[in-house]
Parts: sequence; C-alpha cells; structure tokens
Amino acid sequence: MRTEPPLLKVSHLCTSFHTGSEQVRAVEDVSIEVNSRQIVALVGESGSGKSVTAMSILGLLDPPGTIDSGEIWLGGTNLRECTSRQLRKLRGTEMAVIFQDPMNALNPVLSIGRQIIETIILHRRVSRQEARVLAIQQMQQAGLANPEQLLGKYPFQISGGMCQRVMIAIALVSGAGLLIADEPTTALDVTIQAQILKELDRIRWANDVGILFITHDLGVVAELADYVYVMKSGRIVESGNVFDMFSSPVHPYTKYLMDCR
Ligand SMILES: Nc1ncnc2c1ncn2[C@@H]1O[C@H](COP(=O)(O)OP(=O)(O)OP(=O)(O)O)[C@@H](O)[C@H]1O
Repeated sequence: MRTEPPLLKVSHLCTSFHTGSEQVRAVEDVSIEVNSRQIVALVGESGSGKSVTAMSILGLLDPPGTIDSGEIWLGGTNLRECTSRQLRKLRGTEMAVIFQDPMNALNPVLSIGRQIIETIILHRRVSRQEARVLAIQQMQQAGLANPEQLLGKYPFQISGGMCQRVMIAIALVSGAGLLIADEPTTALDVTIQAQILKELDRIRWANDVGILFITHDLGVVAELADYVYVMKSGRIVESGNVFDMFSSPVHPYTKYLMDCR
C-alpha cells in the first residue's frame, strides 16, 4: 500500500550560530512531523530553540545561523537541497508563516488592501480587479467584517487582532498547505487570542492546512493542538498526543512546564 509522505518531516535537525571561534548549538537532533489538517505544537520556555527550528524549516535563518545537519522534507520536496530562490517561491506557495507581532509584519506605509492584493497578484495570474474580489473573499474567510472598508485602511488604523487576521488572510492567499505560527497570539489580549485560536482551528479544516504552532503557553496547547513536542535547551525531550501528554507527562521538564501554568 502506498502511503502519502507527511506534510512536513524534519529529521535530526541540528542548527548552530557561529561567532568567531565559538559555536552555539541552538537546535540539537530535532525530529518533528506535521500532517495535513493537524495542529502540532512545539512548546518550550524562552530560548529553548523553537523559533530557530521554525526559521530553519522556512529557510529564513539569519547569519551566523547555519543548519549543520539533518533533513527537512515538505511533502516530496527536500528543502535542504533547494536554492534560496526556490525556498522563496515555496514560502509563497507551499508554506506560510505568521509571527507574534502582526503590526510589525505588515508594511506600515501600504494599505491593507494593497498588501493583500499584491500578494494575490504575485501568486496567481489574475487582474487587479479579480485580485480585489479574491482579497475580499479571503478577508471574509479570515473572519474580517466589512472587508471592502478595510481595504483602504493602514495597519496603524486597525487593532492587533485584525492585523493578525490580515496576516492569516495573506498566508492563506497562496493556498499553502503548511502554516507555521510562531507565538501568533502572544501579543494579543485574551479575548482576541481566543478568537484567533478558533480561527486557526477552523482554517485547518476549511483550507486543508497543517499547522506547526510555536508557543510557550501550555494552556493554548491544551486547547488547540493534536500533538505536542516539548523542547528544552535545543532538544525535543518529550512528544505525544495532547491527551496523553496532559494526562501523564513523563519528562520532569514537561511536568515543570505544567506546574508553571
Ligand atoms: N542571532 C543569534 N545569534 C546567536 N545565538 C542565537 C541567535 N538566535 C538564537 N540564538 C540561540 O538560539 C537559542 C534558541 O533561540 P530561539 O529564539 O529559537 O528560542 P525560542 O525557544 O524561540 O525562545 P522565544 O520563545 O524567546 O522566542 C537562544 O537561546 C540562543 O542561544
């Protein structure tokens, strides 16, 4: 029987930062998998290596960061063999990312409409008029009310929660199957946080998206994730489905994180 490869498969990833003669290993032998329509949490304290793992996958590591070894497969594509140009294209079409601070992720001097419409034109062969219609649809899908009105607004004129929904709309425009969400709700207040989490849960089914959700918040993990990887000092120390992990954590660090909640 032929089985589909996982949407994302990271095997034995090691990533370091080299400064002068020093080498800091930020990610050590990390293996993770994400399947379509699955929400997989990568959880750990600040500095545990979550973002460096995400940036390694996305091909967005800034120097002096380098991947030392390991494999990263996106479906049938070996990302470690891709050129930066190929990775840039994949980031627009197959994988997308949303970050913690949506206000900063958007261009402050361009209207919301322009940013979504430009992204659509970049990815699809459509006229500006058609792109506008698609932008409105996409914004509606991301839970934004009055999208026509929103198109003319600038990021500073809308709330943080709305900015994050705009980022989700931009991420979905490409039809990417993998969404990496790096602490996407940390900068938002609790009510808005809950709305965005609900939105992410909805889009994984509606858009067939697999989500790698990076967080330090185990409450969010319990609410949203199917599967969890716990990261400490660059390593995965425990992994399992969310129910098992919360009912019987094995590693002392997982227990410690739970006690901190
Ligand atoms: N630009 C850099 N130069 C040198 N070392 C770095 C750099 N960026 C990250 N690191 C190293 O990688 C480690 C992991 O950082 P990372 O940002 O992945 O942690 P994190 O788990 O995402 O934490 P946070 O939740 O605070 O973002 C850091 O502790 C640091 O040692």
